[in-house]
Amino acid sequence: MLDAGLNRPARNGAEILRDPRLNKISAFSEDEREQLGLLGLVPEGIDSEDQQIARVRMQLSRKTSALGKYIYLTSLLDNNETLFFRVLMSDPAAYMPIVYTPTVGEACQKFGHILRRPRGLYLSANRRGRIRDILRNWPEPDVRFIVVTDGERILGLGDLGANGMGIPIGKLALYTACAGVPPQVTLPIVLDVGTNNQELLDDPLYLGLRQPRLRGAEYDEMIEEFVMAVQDVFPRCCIQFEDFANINSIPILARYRDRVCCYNDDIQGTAAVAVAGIFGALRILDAKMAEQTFLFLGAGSAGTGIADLLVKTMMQEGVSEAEARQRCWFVDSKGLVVASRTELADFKKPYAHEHPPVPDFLQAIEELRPTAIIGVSTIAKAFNQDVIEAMARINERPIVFPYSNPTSRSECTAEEAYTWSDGRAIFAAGSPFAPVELNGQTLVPGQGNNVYIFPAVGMAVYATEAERVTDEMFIVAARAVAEQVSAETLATGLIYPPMADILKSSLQVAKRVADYIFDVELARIERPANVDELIEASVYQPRYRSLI
Ligand SMILES: O=C([O-])CC(=O)C(=O)O
Ligand SMILES: [Mg+2]
Repeated sequence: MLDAGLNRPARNGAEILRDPRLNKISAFSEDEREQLGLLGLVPEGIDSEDQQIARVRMQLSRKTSALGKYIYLTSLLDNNETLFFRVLMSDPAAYMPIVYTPTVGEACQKFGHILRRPRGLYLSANRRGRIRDILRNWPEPDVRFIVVTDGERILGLGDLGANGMGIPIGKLALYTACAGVPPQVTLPIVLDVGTNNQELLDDPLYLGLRQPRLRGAEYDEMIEEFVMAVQDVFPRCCIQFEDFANINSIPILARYRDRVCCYNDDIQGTAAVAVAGIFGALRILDAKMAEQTFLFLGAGSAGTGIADLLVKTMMQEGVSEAEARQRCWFVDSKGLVVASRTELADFKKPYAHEHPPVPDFLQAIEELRPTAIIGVSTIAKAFNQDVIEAMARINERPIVFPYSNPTSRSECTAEEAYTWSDGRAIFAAGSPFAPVELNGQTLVPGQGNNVYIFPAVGMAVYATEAERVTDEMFIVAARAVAEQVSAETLATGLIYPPMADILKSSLQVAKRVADYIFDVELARIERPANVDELIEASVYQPRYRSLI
């Protein structure tokens, strides 16, 4: 006998209770109780799903700290996956800040302390040469999405070593909650290559390898072994690289993007959400992309990834590449990125324009008069009062995007941006901020977070079995996100779809991206008569199924 629909040997009642994919806690029917050997193992009362959600909400409301709520919801995921996703999908705007940014950042910092039950796969440098075999330890046979990190740049919090596992877990929960990718096809992975974070190395509860980070050829060989092992063991799998440091994220993406199905969410996902935000802002301004001047604070892979996608978008609108690049400027720790600087990394060079040196961000604003500032620096409060006031003096409606995560690393808060600009800033941040009341008006800040992009692109890649993930798919996604924003929403200052509607808007985006994947013949399945129906039919429903 097989478990209903799951293609696994049937289990007895006690085993079912311990399997998060089958467990219904108090919602097993009378017949299931009788036939599966559950009698007596659960209380007499039979809950409806709504009653179970009410109980979860009540228990959650008793937790006073964000981390306590994170631990509670993670335990629920480990105990009853269906109920976890029902809860999450019932009110994404309320629960995402707990399972994702910003709380997931704190959870990663304390991951070794709060561990209950391990989740995902830990591939350590000690196990090199055996990665294929370890992937085979994963119980699900058809993994279609891996989110992998080596923990070196977790959000804006830096090197958290193996504690970075919280990020792949959180991202994959959102693939399911925000775009309906079935949880059984997802696999979170941490490549534990050591850590250079002394605090973790000194922490007796840290669970990763206690050695400095693997570098150079040994590191590259481990990445190669991992990527190739995934091709062997899970041939239809897409790999999402997440929260690697710049020194590795850029070369890894360059090495693999044309060889296997993969992408880097911090580079390409963040870029697409920024482009979507700019499209939204341009609707408010009634202006063109190529008329803007973008000034970035921070010149890492997220920043140049955004600029690269802005350039491609402007080129689609008929602007030359050279002109488009000239619209994007960067300030890093050494001041304005200009042609005369000799120490620049290759990926910054396309944006090193002819200009005298400028030592800091504020002076760069005065000299370049940007229409938009985009923060990818992880420096909290870098968009200070002088910066915002200068932007508000230069522009009627300045675009202000502090994109660094989590909230503790945001370049400014929503309240600061609105207050210092008299409510004129068009604002979006990487982490969530509450609406702000100013001069009798309610201003609604957007969350310019790649969560608007990666679940939707993921759903499209999953449903079409795409062979590759391209930049053009991200531009299609960005345009589709921007189109989801209604005129009434824009009027409140919000340039992204409301978070409460994320499932609906992600599915629209997924449909558009899937269409594009078929158009460019990157799908590994036949184009169906109706692509929208293909997406709808692929969506995971967090509902209990009969187990008998
Ligand atoms: O996880 C997030 O909130 C967005 C992201 O990828 C990052 O900041 O690294
Ligand atoms: Mg990230």
